[in-house]
Amino acid sequence: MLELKKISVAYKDKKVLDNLSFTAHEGEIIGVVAPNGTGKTTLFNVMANFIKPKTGEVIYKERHTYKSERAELFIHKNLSTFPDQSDLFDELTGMDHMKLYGSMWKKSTKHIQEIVDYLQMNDYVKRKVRTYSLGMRQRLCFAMMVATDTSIMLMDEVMNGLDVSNVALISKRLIQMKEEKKLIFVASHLLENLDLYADRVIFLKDGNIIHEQRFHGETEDYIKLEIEHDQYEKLKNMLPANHMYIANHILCLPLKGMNISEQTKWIENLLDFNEKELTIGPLGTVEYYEKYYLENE
Ligand SMILES: Nc1ncnc2c1ncn2[C@@H]1O[C@H](COP(=O)(O)OP(=O)(O)OP(=O)(O)O)[C@@H](O)[C@H]1O
Repeated sequence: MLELKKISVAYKDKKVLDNLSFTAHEGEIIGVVAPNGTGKTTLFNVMANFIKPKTGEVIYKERHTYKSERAELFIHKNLSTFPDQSDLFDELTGMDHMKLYGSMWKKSTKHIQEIVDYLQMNDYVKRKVRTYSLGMRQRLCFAMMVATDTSIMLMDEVMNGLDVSNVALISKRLIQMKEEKKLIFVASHLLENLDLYADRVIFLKDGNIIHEQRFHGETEDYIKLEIEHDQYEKLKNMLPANHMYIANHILCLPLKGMNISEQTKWIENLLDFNEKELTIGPLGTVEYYEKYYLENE
């Protein structure tokens, strides 16, 4: 549905995206993860054509690109971006904002009350935005995106400043929107939250995608154990060569390639060595994040 082809962006001589290619499909939620200042927002700005890349192109539905104004208009009818809290108008109500977004993209406002009910905004949606707390503004920004009902949604830091119950509410709505075949990109620092709804998470480093984590289909399972660095030093020569020791605290042994008796042997040995909790399963977004960004600290 949306293809990024060999995208490069540089600010002066600082390369932010370097020949990045990626294809995303309808009905997917794609998490975009990286430390501050890596290029997540830049990537979204390229997808929305707010920044023209130095090289490469964005292709919507296999043939529409940002090369002509007509094509840009067509893509923009189908793509919306998460509003910044600073874009909100203090003297308008939440309902005014939602109606504005609904009429601009969907050409209708009939669907808006359902969104207000779902996001539990009835108490304040008719008040002026200047009276809203940060969390209320953030919920409104999400509600405005839902009101657009576009087939592609770019959500930069959608969960910022929200409490646990609102994160849960919005996560549930994201899953519902994915079932409606929308393609949603979510850049987030709430890593565990992404594991709840993302189909894939991409990790950006040095201008490109350093890793893509998939949550469906075949996942690789690991024996995972918290272990101190000095314990690891004692053990490491006995461990299989393909083990990982992530960010100086998690030891991961891939189960792939081990038969049941080898798996049992490793589980027993590691439990003998360290009685802290041992788990078996795929690596989560937090573990990959630590592997790629905290390993050398
Ligand atoms: N207009 C600009 N001019 C110069 N440098 C810029 C500009 N916009 C972004 N940058 C730089 O590009 C890099 C990537 O910025 P970007 O905002 O895309 O990162 P990010 O991953 O979204 O960060 P955050 O998590 O803090 O939002 C940063 O080093 C930033 O300073």
